[in-house]
Amino acid sequence: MSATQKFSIASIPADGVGKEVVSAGRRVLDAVAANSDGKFAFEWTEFPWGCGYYEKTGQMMDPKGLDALKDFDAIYFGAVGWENVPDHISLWGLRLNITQNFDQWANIRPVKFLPGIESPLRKADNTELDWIVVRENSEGEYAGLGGRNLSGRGPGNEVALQTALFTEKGCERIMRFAFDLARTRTVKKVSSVTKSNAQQYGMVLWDETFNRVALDYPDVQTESVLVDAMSAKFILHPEELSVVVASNLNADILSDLGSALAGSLGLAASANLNPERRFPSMFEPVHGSAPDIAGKGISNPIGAIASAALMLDHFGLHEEARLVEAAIEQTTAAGFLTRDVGGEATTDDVTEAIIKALSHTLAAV
Ligand SMILES: NC(=O)c1ccc[n+]([C@@H]2O[C@H](COP(=O)([O-])OP(=O)(O)OC[C@H]3O[C@@H](n4cnc5c(N)ncnc54)[C@H](O)[C@@H]3O)[C@@H](O)[C@H]2O)c1
Ligand SMILES: O=C(O)C[C@@H](O)C(=O)O
Ligand SMILES: [K+]
Ligand SMILES: [Mn+2]
Repeated sequence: MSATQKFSIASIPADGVGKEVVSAGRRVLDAVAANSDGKFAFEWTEFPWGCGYYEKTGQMMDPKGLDALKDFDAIYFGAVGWENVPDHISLWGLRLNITQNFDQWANIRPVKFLPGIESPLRKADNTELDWIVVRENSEGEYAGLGGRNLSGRGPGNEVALQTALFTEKGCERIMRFAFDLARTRTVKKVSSVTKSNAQQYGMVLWDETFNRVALDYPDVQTESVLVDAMSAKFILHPEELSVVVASNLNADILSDLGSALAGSLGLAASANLNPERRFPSMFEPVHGSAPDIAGKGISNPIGAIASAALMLDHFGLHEEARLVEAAIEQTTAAGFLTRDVGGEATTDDVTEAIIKALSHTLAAV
């Protein structure tokens, strides 16, 4: 037998339901490895960073944490944010610290409709819906440029600047990524999300870059849609979507809308990719720490487990990734549903059902 291929994974459950869903995803991945006949194994290292760590140390992660992470094959992330730390400190201290320093510039967020889960969209009952939001993940509205109280004026007269940064290179790489992704899909189409009617500098550069890159992909259909109209289109004409490329903030908003349309924020997966593979990529559910349901064992693990499937793809384990997705579908179709999607199952019930479905399909391979 050939040697076991080892994949090293850094897990960062962080806060709230992040802990519950990362533990669920780890169990699923360990089941995949256990059934691989010694072909591959996952070596996990867990990092205790997040708002609890901040409570003890005053930092969201170890100041040398990026160094500790840089040689892993991937990072598996839960969610960051708790009431003891202002959200902008926790987000910049952990998630954005990693995505930006590891140049994870492409964030893919599939919108998937699962059998047995009711969508608020009536259309979802009789139309095949399936699209992917491609989020520019390194600049735009998340450039982190700006400041407070610039004029030295006192209370009541404060001024804040929050400047978006759009570079031609940043726009071009995410657009090429979106077009390349569209070429792998049945419907070869890229919809660009813009706001260039109001944002006359950054978003005009975004549009011009989109139009220029599109010339290299004559086989891919294109459209450019203003973000306000796109939010309506998600609801009224989702069947026209395949790949949707958007700036950091626009895509953040649209991806929560997409998850909600599929039935719950707990369902959506994401991959923060450094396509050059100079740094590890990071896989996490789209949702946050969900303080309203954290600690009760009722969070939906599907977004995190589907993110683990994206990690398998990243490792080149495509067949296994498809099997995990099929196991998720079998489980929802069989009615194992957490409360957010209308059921009564716990996080553990759903995870176990997925592992059971997986062991049947893996045994059949
Ligand atoms: N990538 C991240 O780590 C990330 C993403 C979004 C929000 N946040 C942070 O999370 C905290 C809470 O933010 P929020 O309330 O706006 O968003 P949220 O995604 O945590 O929750 C929004 C709603 O969705 C529900 N929900 C989320 N995940 C679920 C799951 N797995 N199962 C069932 N229901 C689920 C929640 O119960 C809540 O009602 C904030 O601190 C925010 O900054 C972090
Ligand atoms: O926008 C962010 O970075 C935080 C969160 O809303 C996310 O979607 O990852
Ligand atoms: K998350
Ligand atoms: Mn978000």
